[in-house]
Amino acid sequence: MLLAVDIGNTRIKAAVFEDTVLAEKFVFDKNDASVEAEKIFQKYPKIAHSILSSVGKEQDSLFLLLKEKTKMFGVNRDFTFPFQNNYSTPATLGIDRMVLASGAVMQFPGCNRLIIDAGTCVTYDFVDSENKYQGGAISPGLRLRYESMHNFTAKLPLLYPEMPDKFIGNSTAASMHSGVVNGLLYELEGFISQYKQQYQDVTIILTGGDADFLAKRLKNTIFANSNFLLESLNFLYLYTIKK
Ligand SMILES: Nc1ncnc2c1ncn2[C@@H]1O[C@H](COP(=O)(O)OP(=O)(O)OP(=O)(O)O)[C@@H](O)[C@H]1O
Ligand SMILES: CC(C)(CO)[C@@H](O)C(=O)NCCC(=O)O
Ligand SMILES: [K+]
Repeated sequence: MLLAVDIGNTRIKAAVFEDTVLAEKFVFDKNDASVEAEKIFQKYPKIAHSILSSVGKEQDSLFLLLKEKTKMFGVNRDFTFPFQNNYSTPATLGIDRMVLASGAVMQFPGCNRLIIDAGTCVTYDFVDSENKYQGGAISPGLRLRYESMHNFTAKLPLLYPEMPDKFIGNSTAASMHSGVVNGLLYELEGFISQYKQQYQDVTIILTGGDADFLAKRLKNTIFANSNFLLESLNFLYLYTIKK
């Protein structure tokens, strides 16, 4: 059994895998990391291996625990990823984006892929059919948009994401929901259309904490899978590390 751990900018996501099957997924706060991980090991004593990727912030206690309990593999920049990296600043490319690109290459061979991760930030990553990683875009995530508007104005309240029923917001709340949610949906549709125009056949994968919420309203055909990063870690372990 494998424990895959994704340390994001806000939360930690972990999943227990038995070969290619995801047995259970866990989401927890960074402050509870080692306590929650201990619970996972109690529930699944057969976990012998782990794979971890982090957007950068250190999680020393979790790291030590994984090292103590499992044969741990930490994904870092020196790893031989299954794509050619054409980013002009590869040293600053997020590890999470590299894991997502790897997962897309392994799960969707031979096609152009656009991976969209709607998390703290929304990232767009494009890997062409020759497995060349080209780059993409980074924009503020859903929650970040609400929080920024509240934090950087005098009058705007802090709201939680709500699907607007109207396009024309007729109150402060309705205007903010329309601006944030419809705004992000237009952004997604706009990017997707542009990639499709340029590359015709593009497989689109939507993941991250807001994937399910956003997928409901997207017109384009996409694969929505909020576990895509964890599954990509499992694929990396199964097909590039284990063998
Ligand atoms: N308890 C929660 N805490 C934070 N975000 C939440 C929570 N529940 C739902 N979300 C939604 O999930 C989004 C964040 O996604 P996710 O959990 O993938 O981010 P993350 O942990 O920072 O990971 P990453 O850094 O990879 O984006 C937010 O925009 C928010 O709308
Ligand atoms: C963009 C985020 C914050 C998304 O999690 C992360 O991938 C990151 O810190 N990236 C570094 C910058 C870059 O990818 O070019
Ligand atoms: K993200």
